[in-house]
Amino acid sequence: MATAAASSSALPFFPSNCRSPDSHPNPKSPFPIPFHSNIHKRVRLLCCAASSVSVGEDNGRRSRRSDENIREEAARRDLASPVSSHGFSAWYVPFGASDPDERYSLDQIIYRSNSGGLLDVRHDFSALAKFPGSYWRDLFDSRVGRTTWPYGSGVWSKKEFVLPEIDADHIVSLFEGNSNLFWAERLGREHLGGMTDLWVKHCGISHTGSFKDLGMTVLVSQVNRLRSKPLSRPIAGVGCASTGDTSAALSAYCAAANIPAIVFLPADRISIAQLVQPIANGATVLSIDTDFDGCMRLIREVTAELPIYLANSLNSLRLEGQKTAAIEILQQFDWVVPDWVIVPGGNLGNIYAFYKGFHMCKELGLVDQIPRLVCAQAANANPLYLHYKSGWSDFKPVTASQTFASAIQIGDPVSIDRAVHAIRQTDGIVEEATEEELMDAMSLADRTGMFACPHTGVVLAALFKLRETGVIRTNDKTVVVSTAHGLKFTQAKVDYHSGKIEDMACRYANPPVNVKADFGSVMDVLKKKLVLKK
Ligand SMILES: Cc1ncc(COP(=O)(O)O)c(C=O)c1O
Ligand SMILES: N[C@@H](CCOP(=O)(O)O)C(=O)O
Repeated sequence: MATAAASSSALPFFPSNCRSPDSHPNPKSPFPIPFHSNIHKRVRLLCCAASSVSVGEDNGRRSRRSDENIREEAARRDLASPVSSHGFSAWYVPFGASDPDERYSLDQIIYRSNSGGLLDVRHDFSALAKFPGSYWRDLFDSRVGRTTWPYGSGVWSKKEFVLPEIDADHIVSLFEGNSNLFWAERLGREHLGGMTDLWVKHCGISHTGSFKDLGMTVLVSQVNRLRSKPLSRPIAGVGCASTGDTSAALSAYCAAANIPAIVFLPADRISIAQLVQPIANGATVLSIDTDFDGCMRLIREVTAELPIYLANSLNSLRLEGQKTAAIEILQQFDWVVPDWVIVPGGNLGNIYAFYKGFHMCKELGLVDQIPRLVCAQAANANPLYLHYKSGWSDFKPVTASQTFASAIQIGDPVSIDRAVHAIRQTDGIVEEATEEELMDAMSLADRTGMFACPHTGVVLAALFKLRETGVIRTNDKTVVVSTAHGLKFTQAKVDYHSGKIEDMACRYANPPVNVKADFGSVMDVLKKKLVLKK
């Protein structure tokens, strides 16, 4: 890890007038002020965050010029900022190539390498590593919980690690990210053998109800940059194939930026809540009589013919945004690294995004290790699991069968190579969950105060198995990644609680009780319930 070679005046974001009241400048330190104590550090961070983002100061409070909005304020600040002189940059390389000659600007419209393989976004680590890990930690922490454009977003608060070169003015953000990291106290204690350090990262409690917002803000921002002056690329719209969440996120971000969105959906295979999202946001919605893999093949053919930019995670830009969820978890734990992170897998971009976020933080000295990753799949759509079980011998796509975890009903994942890399590099594990296991796990979690989606059920079912076999231990710090909001999948819950799913015991079903509208009948029901509880 390179240490900070820069002088204090060269630090891009902490202005030199930013000092805690009783700090003494240290001539040897690369920082404007010494870190005497946590309190001083916090004072300094708050002060820096405010003064680095505004011109007018009023007793330490930020004030924006009355004639500008937050985007204009950011543009003015960008012009005055020395950040560009630090030369942070990123570009595409073929995925897996260690020192490639082949590289492409992010302003090129390209999804595959020369040999037809996946691409990856590579950052200039030597430029980023001129600043120590503590600098990046403090900078990212200083931006949390603000409305400063674009740092109010959990993604763009890490802009230098995401798309360092984009102008704040081109960013299309709905202040995504900064999602809750929920301590699953009762679930851990009562149902997972007394687990004390179990957490759920609620990526689905977000603007469009899934983690896809994190990647879509990056992709649509880059499209906005490409379509704007001076590049003025003739991109007519942005398109994706989807099992319901990518399409919702794409449609919302495109609507916010006034860019046409086109979504290919497998007919009758996504929830009503998901279907209505792109319709409401004004996207062109094609309901196609095939499965997700069929839609994916079609969108790839169409984007090769028409000037439609591809928004699926085959496009590695998406993963740059999604990886910030990993950085956010570290941040929320005060930069303590969890032992395990469990992620549901479908098209398999997200598991790699998590790996990438953790890996980047380790390489740049923000943390000194990375967690072990578990990818959990539905048994009805389990190509990665089968590949893992075969000892990573030849990968074979499968035809995915129907699953309640409908957003991961994918048999031929585009990011298979990325996922294998993520699992192997982290000494990771792949697990699977049957329909009954995932629905029971989801419903049990709901009984402890969550409202989980079936994909979170897949992850929780994997956790149950790994606890039973003792692979995950009682005190292991474990994060379950919840990828969508449960309200998108109410039909699955209604089916379960009606107890009418074929071949499923629905152990935790809790159907409503129909009662006559008289006091005696109501009392009878309540007394029975109370007696049963004794
Ligand atoms: C809710 C939900 N969870 C999990 C996934 C799986 O993510 P990935 O496709 O990146 O593996 C998806 C989409 O595929 C999803 O929509
Ligand atoms: N679950 C996804 C499937 C497509 O995945 P992507 O990450 O490649 O866009 C969806 O919601 O469409």
